[in-house]
Amino acid sequence: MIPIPSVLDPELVAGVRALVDAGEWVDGNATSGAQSAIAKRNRQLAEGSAAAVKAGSIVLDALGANATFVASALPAKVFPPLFSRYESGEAFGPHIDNAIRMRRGTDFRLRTDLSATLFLSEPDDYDGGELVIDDAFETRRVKLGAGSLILYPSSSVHHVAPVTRGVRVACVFWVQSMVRDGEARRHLLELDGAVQEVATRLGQADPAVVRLTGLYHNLLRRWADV
Ligand SMILES: O=C(O)CCC(=O)C(=O)O
Ligand SMILES: [Fe+2]
Repeated sequence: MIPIPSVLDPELVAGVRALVDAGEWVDGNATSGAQSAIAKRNRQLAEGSAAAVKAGSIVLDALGANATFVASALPAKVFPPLFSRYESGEAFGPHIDNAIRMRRGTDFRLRTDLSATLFLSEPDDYDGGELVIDDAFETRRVKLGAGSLILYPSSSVHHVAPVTRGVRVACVFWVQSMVRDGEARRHLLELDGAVQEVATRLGQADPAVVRLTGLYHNLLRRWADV
């Protein structure tokens, strides 16, 4: 589970909010499978609408430019971001996300390795609305500042707690990683961080740094599907 702060700066958050707030909101179950339709009570920006496409592309650009996102997710594909809105007691009960997401009317399909929530409301703007994620060892209640992102394994049970005051606007999306195995992805992220730290101290041209960088790429070559 990886929090990534300030994926969008305040100006971009304001830009995205202006777009989505003026958009067309529909029942969140428009895109749900049978099981999550029972659990899900929220509204969603109409998929494929001009506002959703425009705001989504701002988010996708920011993700592509975010070194932490790229290093930790090793994304192969990102599902076009959805925008959701919870207010007046709305919530999303416990569920595991569908393994495969498809876009209606296209041949786009993606295996969900990672799920992501990009918060678009400030925590003070609403009560409740935490994203609650059951990990193997603990339960985490996540509520981040506007513009910040949480990445978590799509295999985990999670829910959105009822919003009891104010409005929670968020952007959610899914990532198919080039490295399907979460453990392998964690090793690569750890190695990447360590190599960069050593490179800062010794310089990129240091022979040990060259070997370690090579090792990173050789492991990635072994584990990645593109
Ligand atoms: O809004 C969130 O934080 C998560 C929503 C969610 O779990 C989903 O759309 O599957
Ligand atoms: Fe979910």
